[in-house]
Amino acid sequence: MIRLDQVSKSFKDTAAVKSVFFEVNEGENLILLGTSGCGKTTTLKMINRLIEPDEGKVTINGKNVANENPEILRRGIGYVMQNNGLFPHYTIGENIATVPQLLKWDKNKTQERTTELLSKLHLPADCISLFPHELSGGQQQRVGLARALVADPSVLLMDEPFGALDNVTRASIRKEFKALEELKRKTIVMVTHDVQEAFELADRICLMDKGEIIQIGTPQELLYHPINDFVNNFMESERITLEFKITTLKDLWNKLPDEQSSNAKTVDQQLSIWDTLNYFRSGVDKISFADDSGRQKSIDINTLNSAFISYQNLQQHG
Ligand SMILES: Nc1ncnc2c1ncn2[C@@H]1O[C@H](COP(=O)(O)OP(=O)(O)OP(=O)(O)O)[C@@H](O)[C@H]1O
Repeated sequence: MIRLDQVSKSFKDTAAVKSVFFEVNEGENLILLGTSGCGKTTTLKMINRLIEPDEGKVTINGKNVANENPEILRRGIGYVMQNNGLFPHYTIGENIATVPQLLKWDKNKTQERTTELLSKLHLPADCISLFPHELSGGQQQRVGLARALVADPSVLLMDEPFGALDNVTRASIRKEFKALEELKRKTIVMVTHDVQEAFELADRICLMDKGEIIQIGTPQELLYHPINDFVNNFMESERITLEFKITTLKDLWNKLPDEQSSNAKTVDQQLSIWDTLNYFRSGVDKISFADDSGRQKSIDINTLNSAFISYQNLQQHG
């Protein structure tokens, strides 16, 4: 577990982070969200001591990071930098092997782990001998992730990991990121200024403004129970898309009629309403899914719409 206890940092006259407190549970993905300059990166870098706090305490699994050797601390924490941060004159293989070298892994172990990660991250095996500039932006981003994951750290810090990519590549890498088994058991703190990204990937979101935490909660809590106008306004222009993205067919189960159809496309109950609508848009007429006990329901776009409106009302008004 990561815990930041009343942590503050100023740069000369700029109070970048003011008395921030939060906890990230094991296996949780906390996303620091906010406009440029609100203190997200400074907060992240205080976790692995790339920046030292002026006040407050950061602990990881109960250990105060201030008492650890910073180099050894960082070897045990995966870190994906803004704009991938690859060494331009190192090959992809050498970039990924940075931490294994510090850990004195033998060549075979490093080679095996690198090959495994390249495959998991959908990178061509022969890119190992290429240099970063010979890869696309999306591929470089994946190498940055491979480098952070190579020693299988339990904590992963990510600073705008998809920041430099175009919207289409960004959306598809996000999907892969979400599906990556290797990331599911890690404790992740990730920085983004992209609201959609935060809502798609976060277990909880920490919304910041001017160095302070304004609200911290699940995507549902921020969307349906914003604590003030700032939170509400932050999401307002994208509200409907966000609602479609964070609601799943499973959430709507009780609102859907007990109908079944034999010629429906079968999907998983965890499919978001956004993705379900994309099926309807692509010409599918009926969709069928099962709950945890295997009971099936089939829906068309009209039953989906009515169920969604009824679910939305319940979230807003209780
Ligand atoms: N090394 C530094 N020296 C002086 N001021 C700094 C330094 N690092 C950050 N700041 C200031 O601290 C504030 C918070 O910066 P920080 O990088 O943490 O914000 P951010 O939310 O991550 O922004 P962005 O999304 O643009 O990266 C900003 O006003 C920034 O200008």
